[in-house]
Amino acid sequence: MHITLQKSEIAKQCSVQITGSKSESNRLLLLKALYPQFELENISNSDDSNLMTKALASTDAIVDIHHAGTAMRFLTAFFAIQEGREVTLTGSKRMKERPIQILVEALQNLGADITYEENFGYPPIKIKGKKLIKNKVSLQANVSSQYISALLLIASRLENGLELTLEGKITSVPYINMTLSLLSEIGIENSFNGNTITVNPSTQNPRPKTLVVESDWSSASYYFSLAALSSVGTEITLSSYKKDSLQGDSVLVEIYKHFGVETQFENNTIILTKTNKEVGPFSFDLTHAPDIAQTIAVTCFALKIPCDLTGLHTLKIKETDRLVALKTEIEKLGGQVDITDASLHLHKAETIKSDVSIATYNDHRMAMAFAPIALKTSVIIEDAMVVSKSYPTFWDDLGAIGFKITK
Ligand SMILES: O=C(O)C1=C[C@@H](OP(=O)(O)O)[C@@H](O)[C@H](O)C1
Ligand SMILES: C=C(OP(=O)(O)O)C(=O)O
Repeated sequence: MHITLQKSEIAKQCSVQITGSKSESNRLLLLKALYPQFELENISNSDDSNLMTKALASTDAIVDIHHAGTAMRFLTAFFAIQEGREVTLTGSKRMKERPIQILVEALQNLGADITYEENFGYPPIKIKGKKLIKNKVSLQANVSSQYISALLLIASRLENGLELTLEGKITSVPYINMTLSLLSEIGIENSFNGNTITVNPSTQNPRPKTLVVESDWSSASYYFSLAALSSVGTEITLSSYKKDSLQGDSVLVEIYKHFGVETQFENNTIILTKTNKEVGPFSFDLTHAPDIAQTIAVTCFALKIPCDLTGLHTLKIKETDRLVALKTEIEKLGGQVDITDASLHLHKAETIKSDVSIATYNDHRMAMAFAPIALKTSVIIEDAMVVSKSYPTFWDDLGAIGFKITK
C-alpha cells in the first residue's frame, strides 16, 4: 500500500509512546527461552520480535523468520544447542542474501552441526542441535556484531562457558555491550577486555526477576528528525526512556544538538525541543550506530545542509543496500549524494521536489526516515506497511500528532 503524506505540521506540543526496543526484546526473548523464570515487560510489538517469539516456541521442521536479521543470527546459535532438535532456518529472499558464514563457522568450530541448504555462507541452513563442549573460538568482528551477540546469548548454557576472541576492528560495539549488560542483569558473569570476551557457564540457575525493556531509540530517531525540521519551540515527548540506556542509538541526543534539538530527561520520558540554533555542515562516524544513518541523511537533506557520514560498512548487508537506496531516493527528491562502500557524502540541497514517490525496498527504515520530508513538502511512501518490521503503529502515531496521510 502506497500512502501520500501531504505537507503537514505537527502539534506544537505532542507526545508519543514508543514500543520496547527490538534489540533488547530479541535478546531477552532468547534468554527467557533458556531461563524461563524471567518475566518480561514492554516487549517490542514489532514483526521481528513477534517472529522471534514464535520461532522460539515452534516445534516445526522449518522456521521462517522473513526479514528479521537479528532473529536469524540469534536463532542459529539457539537451535545449535537444542539437543535432539533438527530445524531448517530460512527467511525472505533478501535474508538469503545476508551473510551468515562467520557465525556458522564459529559455531561449527565449537562443535555445532550446521549445513547450508542452498548457497554456501547464506540461509537457509539446517541445524542439528547438540551439546557443545568446546569453549574457545575466534571470529571476524568487523562485519556484524549480531554474530557475536548470538554466541554470547547461548554462552552461559555451554558446558564450559565461552571465551571469544574478536579479530579486526569491532563494529557496532554498543550492541555487544547491550548483550553483556543483559547477561549481567540476570546474574551471568562476563568480561570484555581488549578483544576477548568471556562468559561463565551458569552453574546455578539465575534468580527469577522482572526485566523491563526500554523503548526503542532507533524508532525515536524519526521524532528527532521531525523535531529538527519543525518550528522553533516545538516540543515532542517520547516514552519510556532513561538516561543510562543500553542502546547505542541514544547517541541521538548528542547528534541532534547539532540540528538544534535539545533533549531533556524527565521521569521516564524524553522531551525534544527545537531551538533557534543555526545549523551548519555535519559529519559523524556511525560505526557504532548504523541504524540511524538513514534518519540523519534525510534530516540533513531536508535542512539543506551538507553531511559526511562514515563507518557505514554494514549498511550494504542490511534489509537492503541502504547506501544505494539512500542515494537513489534522495536524488529523486533533487539532492546529490556520493557513496563509497562505507561512507556517504550529501551535497547541500538547493531544492526539495514535491510529490516524489519514495521506494522503500522492504526496508522499514527507508519508509520512516523519509516521512519527515512531509514537514517541507508532500511526498509518497511506497509499500508503507514495511514499517511493521520494527514499528507497526508508526503511521497512526504520525497521524495523531498532525500528519495528513491519505491512502
Ligand atoms: O544486535 C542487534 O540488535 C543489532 C545490531 C546491529 O547490526 P550490525 O552489528 O550487523 O551492524 C543493528 O544494525 C541491528 O539493527 C540490530
Ligand atoms: C538492520 C536491522 O535489523 P536486522 O538486521 O535485525 O534485520 C534494522 O532494524 O535496522
